[in-house]
Amino acid sequence: MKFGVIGAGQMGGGIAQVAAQSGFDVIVQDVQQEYLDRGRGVIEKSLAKLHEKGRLDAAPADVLGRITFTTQMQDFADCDLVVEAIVENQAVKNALFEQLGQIVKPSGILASNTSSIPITALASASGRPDRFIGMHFMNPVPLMALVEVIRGYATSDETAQFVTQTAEKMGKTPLTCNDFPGFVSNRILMPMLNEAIQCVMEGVAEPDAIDGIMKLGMNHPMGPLTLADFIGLDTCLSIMEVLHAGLGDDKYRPSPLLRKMVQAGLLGRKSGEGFYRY
Ligand SMILES: CC(=O)CC(=O)SCCNC(=O)CCNC(=O)[C@H](O)C(C)(C)COP(=O)(O)OP(=O)(O)OC[C@H]1O[C@@H](n2cnc3c(N)ncnc32)[C@H](O)[C@@H]1OP(=O)(O)O
Ligand SMILES: NC(=O)C1=CN([C@@H]2O[C@H](COP(=O)(O)OP(=O)(O)OC[C@H]3O[C@@H](n4cnc5c(N)ncnc54)[C@H](OP(=O)(O)O)[C@@H]3O)[C@@H](O)[C@H]2O)C=CC1
Repeated sequence: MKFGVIGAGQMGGGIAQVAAQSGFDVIVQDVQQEYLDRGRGVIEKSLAKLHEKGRLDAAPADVLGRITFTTQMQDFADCDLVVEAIVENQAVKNALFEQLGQIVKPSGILASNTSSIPITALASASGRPDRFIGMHFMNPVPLMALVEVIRGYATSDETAQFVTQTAEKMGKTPLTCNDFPGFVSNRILMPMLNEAIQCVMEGVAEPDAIDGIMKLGMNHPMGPLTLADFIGLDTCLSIMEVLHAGLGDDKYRPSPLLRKMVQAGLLGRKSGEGFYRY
């Protein structure tokens, strides 16, 4: 199978890596060579670590050899499946899918790794709503078991079955839901992270204490502020905005502190500073 990935950021790189580990021929596109080079470096490190820990039998170089890096969208023409993982912004994703729908062969399936943007809207933009679906991997992709499969209004049974089987071939556990704001994962996760940020703003406790309470008290692997930094505060804000607008309830209002930190360029791990410094 020829597997396309758009975006070589933390999610796109992880998806490409796991697809290549599963034996697929993978092609990754990003807007600039610099981002592709950075993405390739992250994949190389991850493969080396998995190999060293005995969690990857294949030689890392063989896996990497199955991935082609490009800046050209036209290279997706003969892909059987293309998964998009660019910035969490509906206008940017719509424009991309309008273009991609004209490039990929008619039988090709298009998927979005979006955290929250309506799959049905992106499907309409692509011009092939029956062959469009949400394929939502979790971060870090090489370590997390879940793929949330989101069916849009017109997603066909064949498309859902193909994507479910592909996720299984990638060693993941696919679980299906319908297209509502934030799906299941982020409708439940993100209000908790937002509430933790609200606790910082109101001075309920210091970040370390908030994270410690949730880690030690609830057995969460990461505290909510560490996790928000890990996901990216810009992505967290975009998700809260989709929940707020899409569900129309003020309980989803993004924390003003979250908004202010994004305005200040504090995006978490990827910018070097969020609730913690990296
Ligand atoms: C926003 C959305 O739309 C959806 C989302 O994705 S929400 C985010 C979902 N993800 C989570 O909630 C993650 C929560 N965190 C965790 O589950 C865990 O902290 C974790 C799985 C990330 C790490 O688990 P851990 O128990 O701390 O460590 P462990 O399982 O022992 O292994 C971690 C090892 O993997 C390595 N590792 C981390 N990322 C890696 C990667 N991408 N590739 C390879 N190795 C990696 C680490 O370097 C570490 O190696 P060392 O032991 O040598 O230091
Ligand atoms: N972070 C997370 O924990 C999770 C994120 N997601 C979703 O995955 C998607 C990507 O997130 P993430 O990987 O964290 O983001 P990153 O910011 O790490 O990566 C996004 C990548 O896409 C590139 N990009 C932006 N616009 C375009 C475009 N028009 N065409 C091609 N490439 C483009 C970016 O380049 P540039 O640097 O120039 O912007 C960047 O390299 C989002 O929809 C997000 O909601 C899903 C699950 C978990």
